[in-house]
Amino acid sequence: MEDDDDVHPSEGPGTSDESYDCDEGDEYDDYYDGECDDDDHDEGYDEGDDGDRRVARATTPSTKYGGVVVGEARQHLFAMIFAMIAAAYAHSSLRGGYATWREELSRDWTSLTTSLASRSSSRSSSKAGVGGYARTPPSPYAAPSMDAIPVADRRLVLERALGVGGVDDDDHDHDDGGRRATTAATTATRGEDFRRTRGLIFCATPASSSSSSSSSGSIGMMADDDNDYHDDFDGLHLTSMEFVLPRDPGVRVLHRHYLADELGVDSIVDVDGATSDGILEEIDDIPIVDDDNDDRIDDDELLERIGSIIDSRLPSMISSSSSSSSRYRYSRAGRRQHLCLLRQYALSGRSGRSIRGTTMAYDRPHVSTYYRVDDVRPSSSSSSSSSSSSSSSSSKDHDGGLAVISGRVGQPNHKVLPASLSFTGFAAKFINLSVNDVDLYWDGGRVPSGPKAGEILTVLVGTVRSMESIGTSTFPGHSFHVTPTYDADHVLQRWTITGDEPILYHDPLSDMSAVERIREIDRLTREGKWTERRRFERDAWLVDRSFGRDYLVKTGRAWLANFPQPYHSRQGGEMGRAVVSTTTTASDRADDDRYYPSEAGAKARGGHMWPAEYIGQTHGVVTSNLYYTSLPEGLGRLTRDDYHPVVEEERFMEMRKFQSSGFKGKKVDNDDSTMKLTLSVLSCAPRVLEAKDFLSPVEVQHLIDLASGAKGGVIMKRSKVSASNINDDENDSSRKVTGSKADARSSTGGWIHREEDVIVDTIFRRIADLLNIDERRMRDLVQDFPEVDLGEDEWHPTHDRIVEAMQLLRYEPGEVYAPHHDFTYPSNKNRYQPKRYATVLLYLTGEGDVIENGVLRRSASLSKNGNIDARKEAGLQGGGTLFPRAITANHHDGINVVPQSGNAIVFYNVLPDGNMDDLSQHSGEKVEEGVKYVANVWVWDPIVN
Ligand SMILES: O=C(O)CCC(=O)C(=O)O
Ligand SMILES: [Fe+2]
Repeated sequence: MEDDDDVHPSEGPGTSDESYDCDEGDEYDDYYDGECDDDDHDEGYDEGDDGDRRVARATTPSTKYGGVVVGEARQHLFAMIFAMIAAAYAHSSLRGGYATWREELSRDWTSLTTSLASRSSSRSSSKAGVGGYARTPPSPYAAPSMDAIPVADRRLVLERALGVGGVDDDDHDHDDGGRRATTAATTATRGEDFRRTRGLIFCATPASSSSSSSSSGSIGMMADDDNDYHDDFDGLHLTSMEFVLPRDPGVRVLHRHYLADELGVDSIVDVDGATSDGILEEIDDIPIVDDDNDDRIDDDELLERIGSIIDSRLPSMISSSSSSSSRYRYSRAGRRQHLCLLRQYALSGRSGRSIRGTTMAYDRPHVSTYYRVDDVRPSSSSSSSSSSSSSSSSSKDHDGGLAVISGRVGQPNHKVLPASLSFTGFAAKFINLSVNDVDLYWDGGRVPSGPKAGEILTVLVGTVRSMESIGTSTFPGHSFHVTPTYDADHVLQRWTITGDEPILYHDPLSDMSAVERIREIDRLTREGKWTERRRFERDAWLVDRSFGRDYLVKTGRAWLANFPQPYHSRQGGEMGRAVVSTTTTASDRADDDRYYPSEAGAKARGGHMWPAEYIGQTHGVVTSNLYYTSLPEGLGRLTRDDYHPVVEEERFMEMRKFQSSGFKGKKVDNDDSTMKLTLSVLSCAPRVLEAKDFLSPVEVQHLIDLASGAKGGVIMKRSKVSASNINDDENDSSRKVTGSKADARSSTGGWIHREEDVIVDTIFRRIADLLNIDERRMRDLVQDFPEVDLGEDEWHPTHDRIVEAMQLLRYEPGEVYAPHHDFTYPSNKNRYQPKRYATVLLYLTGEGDVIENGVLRRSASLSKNGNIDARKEAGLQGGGTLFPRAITANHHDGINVVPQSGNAIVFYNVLPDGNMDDLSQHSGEKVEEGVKYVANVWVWDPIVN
């Protein structure tokens, strides 16, 4: 065996000064950064990579492992094997760390090669072909029938139906005298819902300034007075957070964000730079001293002058910077904040260099609050809470922990400490501040054995486009480097990862002095090689970096999202009402009131998030999407017409014949038309909740049949890592992590849309109920809009709807899914910052279960009637879903959810403040024996298109 030192090649340059330790002066200097570049990068900037290019890139490492003359297929196979090993290193959660893993690796070399060979051949026979992506297949056409509605009005109608509208609220000045077209109104409405600058306050509003000072920590002060949604943040542990940005580039970028929001355009780069910049210059020209009386202009006077500049400039800015003046929509609240921002800009020019603002950050509750006093049982009690059961290991994580906790509910007991975790991995984000695209490689160490033993593996993580980012899971000590995309041998920069610096910048000009940088950028600008657009894109990252520093200081967490960004949980603010069903004390659990009808008007518009205040907390859900207890004959795929409300109702009644509110004599409701589901909290940080018996045995078997090919339809392929392979958003290069790291995931998988199968459709509806979101948001919305060109087989999960197709996964013995995050990194240019915010994981096979001739036999039935020889048919062992970073008072290894057939878990990949939750990292642990089937459903927020 190699020793671990070999895993990390020598540390490269630029590892230490790229991240948080840059002072304001640096930021200011960075504003003028650029890079000499003859290519016109702005050409085709929005084109995005096409899939073919990515596929080609993903296979390029094969040349690195050449040397032996082999046929192309075999060469590719070698590449795959090495990439797999390397990626498995990179993402390995394996408890014993490298040493164990490498030991296993060399032991398993032969079987690995064999299994890859067979996979490779089966994959190459599939349509996607070698190197193809397991991207979600295009959706069958299915959406509410809107034929009768004029195309221009459809989106509006739909949004109104879905409750994302609100165009008629009177908080907005409609200065264009009614010229607003319907589509413009809709765009603006969507913009209002998802404006990136929402939640940013630069000046206290009149209403709030009287009640609290700027640093009081009160959420109330966050409200701008055209809404009062902040009440809904109660219980989300969001507290106000001040941030400080350098005057430049901060204000310019924020100014643009405001304008983009006001204009309803998708990105700050759509706001014409020249026109919006002029306003800052005019502000700079406001004299410090009044000409008439030599007095210093006071703030009010300054504000007034800025206001008149805005008033005189804005209409022309807007008409010149958007395609149609009908998009003009400048809200009073927006204008006020814009004014404040500009005022800060003007003041900072006189008195300092920073811009001060306020936003919200999630304050993670103390670990001692994760346990309820009234849950503490005498130690003789083996079951500690309602969520414990003999079949779920979650119980093991609860008991014991409770006993050590004392203190009042909601009052942190700081003597209780979080157990230190054995797992050290985390998410890292690489940001490319160069005007050139770069390729990011992981230096994977030496191959431990096999034909290439001793060779250093270099694994392409992906192409990081100029002014974009890429994310990956990593460990301290891992080494990465970037190269130009056209020359893999030219290392531009190398990093060795430490937990202190998870956000890494590739900035070619970071070594220059401030003066040099300014000169350089001036020169580039003069020569026309550096565009306004690039500058703003770069500045946007610098603003993000500034904010990220403050966020880190305030919260102790890395800022993995992009600032500014809309607070998605604002939509979850609806939860303020939904949460009535949550238990507060143990005795409340007996109270049926905690269940509420899912049809009740409190359906979140999106992004609802169940509280996870303490382990064992429960939330009740009532659903009318009952269990299937038998299957209808001849299930067809649904068509768009099947979603017409009348047809839908008919189908609903028809399906009732095959459904029940319980199974095997176990009724879960007295009412035959609804049934109850209970979500119980397994982990507070990250938020993981479990719903037992979410699926009936008939449904489980049906999904297994789909996954095993018994019913056709689902093509199972070797699984690929991460959403980046699925979400080929042309404008979102950040999602384009290539397939080369896919091999940390050795399961086989396939996709099924809800429209393809009536049972699956019902399961999606039930999932919507479980998440307290509107099922209609999970339908394909976009395909009703012919103006949206989806291309041949494009599939934009966040653009079409907030849910991806269901992903069915099958693991055989030895197969794993190494620790990873389900979230993805949206482009910094994406105004909506869509996120895969929730994961619903359905367990089809459970511990001890056997699949015999394709039929699931649950371990319970095995032991009851001994007619199956459990020794011949090894039941499922291992394969838990491990959250290795779950914070508890007493478990070093996080929380392991043991599969149990029919159960579901829900976990949130983002925090209530919209940042990614790094702690949501999880793995599919190694299957020791038997077969593990699971199904994933990923839910996004917000819907964008
Ligand atoms: O198999 C599991 O338990 C986890 C699967 C998973 O995390 C994923 O597919 O993203
Ligand atoms: Fe996952």
